[in-house]
Amino acid sequence: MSTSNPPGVEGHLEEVSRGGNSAEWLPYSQVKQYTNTFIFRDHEILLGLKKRGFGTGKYNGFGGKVEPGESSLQAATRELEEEAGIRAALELAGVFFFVSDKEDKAFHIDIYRGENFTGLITETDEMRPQWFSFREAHIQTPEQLPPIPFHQMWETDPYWIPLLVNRQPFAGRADFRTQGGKLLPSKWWFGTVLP
Ligand SMILES: Nc1[nH]c(=O)nc2c1ncn2[C@H]1C[C@H](O)[C@@H](COP(=O)(O)OP(=O)(O)OP(=O)(O)O)O1
Repeated sequence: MSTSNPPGVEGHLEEVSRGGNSAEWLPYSQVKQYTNTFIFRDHEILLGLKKRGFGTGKYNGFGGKVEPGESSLQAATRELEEEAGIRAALELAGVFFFVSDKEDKAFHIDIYRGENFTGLITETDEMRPQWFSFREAHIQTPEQLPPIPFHQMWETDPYWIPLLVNRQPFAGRADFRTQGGKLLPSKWWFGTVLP
């Protein structure tokens, strides 16, 4: 068990994965509060293809900045409606701390999960929503939706999305550095929350 949380990550955590080619965590001078929300039904997860801004062309949850005067949960609820057109009761599922060498602010991202949404899932200027299956490969049926497109997501998402899917509270951090003109993960650590 590891007790050495990365800087910026709090809680009593048990290490699940770590890696990267960098020895040091990146420095940062301020922390911005963000949210990221994933909706579930049966063995399916709703992701959005980001159509503009940072991360264009990647699948992700729905979220963004916590605005002044808003709680994190209020921001998550608002962003879900703005980006996917739906409302749902949300619960905090984990925390993800993101740092890159492109800017000196770190992103503290509260990860939410929800089910039983209301409203019609709607494509917006920012996101194209799409359902994916996380059912085990051996019980896949021909009419089933495609699996979670990890090859088209942020590179370290495969370390924590399974924890989200399995309802294991988690926290972790990923640093990204510009390497050969591309922003690539340089160091990461993820853990589950111990009772
Ligand atoms: N699933 C994810 N995996 C990852 O590694 N980094 C992520 C991530 N989701 C978001 N990030 C990082 C990248 C990005 O710089 C930052 C904020 O992400 P967002 O896509 O929410 O930002 P936006 O610029 O769209 O915010 P708004 O303009 O407020 O909607 O957090």
